[in-house]
Amino acid sequence: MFLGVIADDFTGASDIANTIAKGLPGQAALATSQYMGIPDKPARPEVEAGVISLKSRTIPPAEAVSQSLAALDWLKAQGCTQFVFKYCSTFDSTKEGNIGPVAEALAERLGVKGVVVCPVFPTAGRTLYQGHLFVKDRLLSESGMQHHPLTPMTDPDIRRWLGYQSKSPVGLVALPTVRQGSAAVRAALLAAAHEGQTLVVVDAVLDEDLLTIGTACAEAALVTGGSGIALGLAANFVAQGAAKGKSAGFTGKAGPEAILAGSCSGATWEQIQVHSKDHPVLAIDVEKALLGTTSAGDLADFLTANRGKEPLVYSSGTPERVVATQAKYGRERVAAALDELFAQTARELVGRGVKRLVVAGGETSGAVAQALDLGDLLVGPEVDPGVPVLLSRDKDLVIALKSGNFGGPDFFAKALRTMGGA
Ligand SMILES: Nc1ncnc2c1ncn2[C@@H]1O[C@H](COP(=O)(O)OP(=O)(O)O)[C@@H](O)[C@H]1O
Ligand SMILES: O=C(O)[C@@H](O)C(=O)COP(=O)(O)O
Repeated sequence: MFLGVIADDFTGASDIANTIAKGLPGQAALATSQYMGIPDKPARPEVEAGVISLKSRTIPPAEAVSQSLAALDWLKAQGCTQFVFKYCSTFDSTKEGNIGPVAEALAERLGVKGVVVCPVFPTAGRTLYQGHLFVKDRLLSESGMQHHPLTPMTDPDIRRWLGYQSKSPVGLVALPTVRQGSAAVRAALLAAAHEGQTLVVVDAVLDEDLLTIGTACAEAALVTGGSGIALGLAANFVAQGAAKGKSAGFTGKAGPEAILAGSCSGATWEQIQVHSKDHPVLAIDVEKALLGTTSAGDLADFLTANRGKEPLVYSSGTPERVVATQAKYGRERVAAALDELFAQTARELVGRGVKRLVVAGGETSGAVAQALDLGDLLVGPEVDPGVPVLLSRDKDLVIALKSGNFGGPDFFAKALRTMGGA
């Protein structure tokens, strides 16, 4: 294994695993495996890039740091020479962390400074200009992300936001430098390192900018960003003669299906409305779930009774409903109760023979995937940008972990079709 990725959530991990396993058309790719948590055994010998999924985005910063360092140790033991810290393309975090503390701890352990911070993912409309993050034509803080249930993003200035989370001053390499090419980026990062800046926000607007940054980082032990930051990395390993440049993949799998949605993001909300027009859909009564009067068994019964009809169960609510529920019961308590409900439902479903499972939401996917003990996952066909179908050979199951804001309006039906090999 050459390239090791530490992802702060499970959907984000599939997103970057997808990028590394596929690359841009005509670009290099690596044989990639996604792991649910830190594996307790060595990687398969054919794996060139390993992506460890943590659920560390919203846990206390010190815990996120220690889990990320443990992931680094495992990846180092597999032979990795370059490491990526993957976080959300909308920089999901609070003023306390966890992006700054984890990135600085990894940099310190690896003995590096002038580390790239680049959440950019142009295909999903995430671009960065003069350190300000945009989602399509809106600043991050006006994109809907200001209403996120756990990490409301109220400041689009990534240098300032990261500054709150970091011990050392945060630098900026602005777009005009990136457009001068990879040598200019490398020089700017070196200069930042000399000035004592551990983390450096780097602008990018197009995939070409990410390729430039990737080339500039050929020798960097650590880079950080959204999935786009990996676009140019595979080519470096091929140029060094270390990797073949192709990934394996698989085509799909038939079998009973279910969809679970815990994301409250705008895209997921629309996808639920679209799916509910011609499929059986059940809304979880969140208050009942908190009081324990809605059980995983109830949800699994609904999904089992509607097998073959692409049934969906969701907790997702409008921003007003989410705020009201959190005010009444507490943000952490609601999230923990729903995570547990989805995790138990998924276990129940797999026990009842489900073979195709779609999950929407990063935290929700983390809870489900951890509960299922899936082993390493092979990256298969892409449903929509950033969302691949994954195969668990241990559990003989295909699963898609959808980031809240990813996917077109008909994502759920499309995901099941793609999983089935269509
Ligand atoms: N109706 C609801 N009210 C309050 N919180 C909710 C509701 N539905 C889901 N949540 C919580 O909101 C969070 C959504 O986060 P996540 O699953 O990561 O989605 P996304 O990918 O959109 O960020 C989860 O912690 C989930 O438990
Ligand atoms: O980078 C991204 O946008 C995604 O890969 C991601 O991390 C999304 O997280 P969730 O929206 O919490 O699923």
